[in-house]
Amino acid sequence: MKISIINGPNLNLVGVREPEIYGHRSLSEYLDNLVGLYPGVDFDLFQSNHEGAIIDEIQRVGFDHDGIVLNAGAYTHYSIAIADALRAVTAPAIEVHISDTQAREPYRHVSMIKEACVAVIAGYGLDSYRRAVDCLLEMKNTAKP
Ligand SMILES: O=C1C[C@@](O)(C(=O)O)C[C@@H](O)[C@@H]1O
Repeated sequence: MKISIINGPNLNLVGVREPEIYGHRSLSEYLDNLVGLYPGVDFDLFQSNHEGAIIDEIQRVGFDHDGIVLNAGAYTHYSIAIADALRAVTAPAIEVHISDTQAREPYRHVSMIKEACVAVIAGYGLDSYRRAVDCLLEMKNTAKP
């Protein structure tokens, strides 16, 4: 089982950035701990502040991995190109957010990528990532042979 966790712009600053929204724990520290909880899963962790680099990564892993956990950050709200990349590949993707985007500014209520994803998990803090991994594992276990 191979899962790719892809993070978009400014997520490298979680822990420092707006802690009242995103918390005080660094995302890289959280994810390093998360991967240790799933010894049977082969994880790829990727973060970029650049749209094209995120698309390149989706294309790189998207035909080979069993699932993608994607927090596209602000690109979520306007990147048709990332949505198209998700539609182009075969791996199912889960859209993830640390904050509850539906409870924030109206421009964050829009997701260009949600229709290219099998699920959206938002508002559970960093635990949104674990829930997304569990969701992919459950989907894999219940998939028809
Ligand atoms: O950068 C981010 C982080 C975010 O994706 C989240 O994880 O809550 C929500 C986005 O609206 C925002 O631009």
